[in-house]
Amino acid sequence: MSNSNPIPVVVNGAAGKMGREVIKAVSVAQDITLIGAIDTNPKYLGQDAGEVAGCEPVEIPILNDLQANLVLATQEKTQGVMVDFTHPDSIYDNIRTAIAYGVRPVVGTTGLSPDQIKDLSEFAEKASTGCLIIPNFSIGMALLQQAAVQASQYFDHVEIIELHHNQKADAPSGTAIQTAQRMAGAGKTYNPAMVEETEKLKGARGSIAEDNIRIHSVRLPGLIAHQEVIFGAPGQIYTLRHDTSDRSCYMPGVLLAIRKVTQLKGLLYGLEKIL
Ligand SMILES: NC(=O)C1=CN([C@@H]2O[C@H](COP(=O)(O)OP(=O)(O)OC[C@H]3O[C@@H](n4cnc5c(N)ncnc54)[C@H](OP(=O)(O)O)[C@@H]3O)[C@@H](O)[C@H]2O)C=CC1
Ligand SMILES: O=C(O)C1=N[C@H](C(=O)O)C[C@H](O)C1
Repeated sequence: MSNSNPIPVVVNGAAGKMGREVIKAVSVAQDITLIGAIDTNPKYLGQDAGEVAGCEPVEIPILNDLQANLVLATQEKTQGVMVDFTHPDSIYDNIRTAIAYGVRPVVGTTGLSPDQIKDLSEFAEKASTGCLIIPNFSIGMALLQQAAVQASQYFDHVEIIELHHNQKADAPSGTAIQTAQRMAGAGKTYNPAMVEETEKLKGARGSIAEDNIRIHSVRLPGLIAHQEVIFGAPGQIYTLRHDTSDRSCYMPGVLLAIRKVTQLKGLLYGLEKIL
């Protein structure tokens, strides 16, 4: 670890499933210091963020005031970072607000449209502020996507199945969309039709992402986050699968992103860009 000042971090969505994991991870990182915790859930307002996360008290109350926390982050010796795991409906505004304050966003919240990402990229560039948007912080998913990109050179037929807990607001998952984006642009349209298909029930064949890659979304209690990329060719099936069994799997990626974003002057999208 360096001797420089610790990186001040505010966590937005601090009382949520991911926010709690981030509070735990940040509270034991020597070079990162938690300075603020934000959440809109009235049940947790005023409570100690560490206690809500199930670790030692951190003497930071959870507040429903993003702007006050961003101001705090600007008053530190080192430029601050906002880690955001909130909701697809608020994420665009959260990122713009953080950048406007000169606070660097590390974003796990999914659901941004390509136009919104483009707009945020231009805004971050103009402001010369680092920003990382990472649909999946786990190393396993980064490796799965790398393998999928490699396999897509050899297979013309591929479908994605993503499976998540049933409290997830957005579908398909940000990870599945990014996986399709990474396999797209190879100069081909996947899944050329073999017969004329009829959907007897709407949605039976899933949604269609870039270059005709199909994505199917499953939502069930008992699941956390899982994804299969299934390639087919005559006489063979090649399946890539990633399973999450605990949300702690995202934390090495989140801590890496907090450290890397302080060195950036614009927006990067995807964990692979900082590995
Ligand atoms: N990039 C990655 O690796 C991962 C990304 N995610 C994504 O992160 C996001 C959050 O997931 P998860 O933690 O499971 O969700 P949760 O619903 O468990 O947590 C979100 C928390 O944020 C609160 N919240 C909602 N809106 C706001 C807002 N505008 N400002 C502040 N707080 C707000 C919620 O309050 P309330 O409950 O009252 O709504 C809740 O406490 C999702 O988009 C999910 O897809 C999840 C896992 C990994
Ligand atoms: O909501 C979740 O849980 C997850 N969301 C992200 C996504 O939409 O891809 C990442 C991971 O799949 C967990």
